[in-house]
Amino acid sequence: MTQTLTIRRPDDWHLHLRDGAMLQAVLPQTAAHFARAIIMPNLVPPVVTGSDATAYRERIMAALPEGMDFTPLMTLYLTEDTDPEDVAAAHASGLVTAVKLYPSGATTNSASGVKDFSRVARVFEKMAEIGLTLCTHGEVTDANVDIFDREAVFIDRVLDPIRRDHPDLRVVMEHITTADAVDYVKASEKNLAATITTHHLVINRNHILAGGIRPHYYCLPVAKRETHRLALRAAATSGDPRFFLGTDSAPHTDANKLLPCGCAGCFTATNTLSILAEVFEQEGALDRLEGFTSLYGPAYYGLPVNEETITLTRTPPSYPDHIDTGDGPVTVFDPQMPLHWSVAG
Ligand SMILES: NC(=O)N[C@@H](CC(=O)O)C(=O)O
Ligand SMILES: [Zn+2]
Ligand SMILES: [Zn+2]
Repeated sequence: MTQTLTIRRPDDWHLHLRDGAMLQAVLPQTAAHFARAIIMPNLVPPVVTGSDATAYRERIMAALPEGMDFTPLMTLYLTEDTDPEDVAAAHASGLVTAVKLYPSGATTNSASGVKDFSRVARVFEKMAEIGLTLCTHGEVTDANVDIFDREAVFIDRVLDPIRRDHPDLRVVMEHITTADAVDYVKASEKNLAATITTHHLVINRNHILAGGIRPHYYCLPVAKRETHRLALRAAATSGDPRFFLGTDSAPHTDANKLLPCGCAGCFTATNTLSILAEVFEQEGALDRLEGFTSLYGPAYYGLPVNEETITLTRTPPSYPDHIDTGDGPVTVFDPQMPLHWSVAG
């Protein structure tokens, strides 16, 4: 039985670091294992302009503990008022790695997102021209569409039309949760990839609803039925470079999760690599873990892979069940299965 596994240092292609006391507390959890991460811009107010991203980047670097090495890859939050020239300048200066599309109302802090997609066509044109990636929260917000169908309907009604209108636009479907999304990515010839979270490889909708309601498993897009989880596991462990890791680690305090109307998000930064090693081992695909965590993301984004490595050892990991933040405790995602792999050192 394999006892150690050394892989190139991973990157996280979808991460929420928040701001202030929360940023201070969660950043070291990610920086302990990851070299880089795509930083989500859904702050209040959102990170919309190049100057917003510059300021946020500085706050992140100021929160990074001495001796830790971590590179935040910044994103801009797309609004109907986004200026294509501001986006182009932020890209040209090397400040931003992607632009993020939130359909208005789809998820946490998405009120400033897009309602009328025709109003952002000029931004898409510019992005296609300069080769800047669009990351999507892929759910429609139409109240008439069942929440479990919102990702599949987004592909048909929103994403596919955008990709037909802008065939050179590079897109990442983020945190995919359905077999429909897996199939859509596989059927595309170019300019499309998807991130998959740690938690969607582990939970299905029963975890949220069976035997009592469990807010810590509630995230968006909401976990779907088991067939979809299995499709995600197959895609993640297949070695297809169009699927790579974006944890979507999304910290909310327990006070904000455990409410009559609680926040969406699972906090997985602390134990993601132990969980992923378990999942890949269960699938007989430990040799493909490195591709998913460390190789395919940089390849899609046109960035170099990390030269440093990390070593996983077959030792049950120990980590706290929550982390303390200045805003209150944040519960670490519980995968409800024994874990056997730890990150060494
Ligand atoms: N995934 C989530 O459930 N929540 C994210 C937002 C998002 O990524 O959609 C958050 O910011 O809390
Ligand atoms: Zn999202
Ligand atoms: Zn997210």
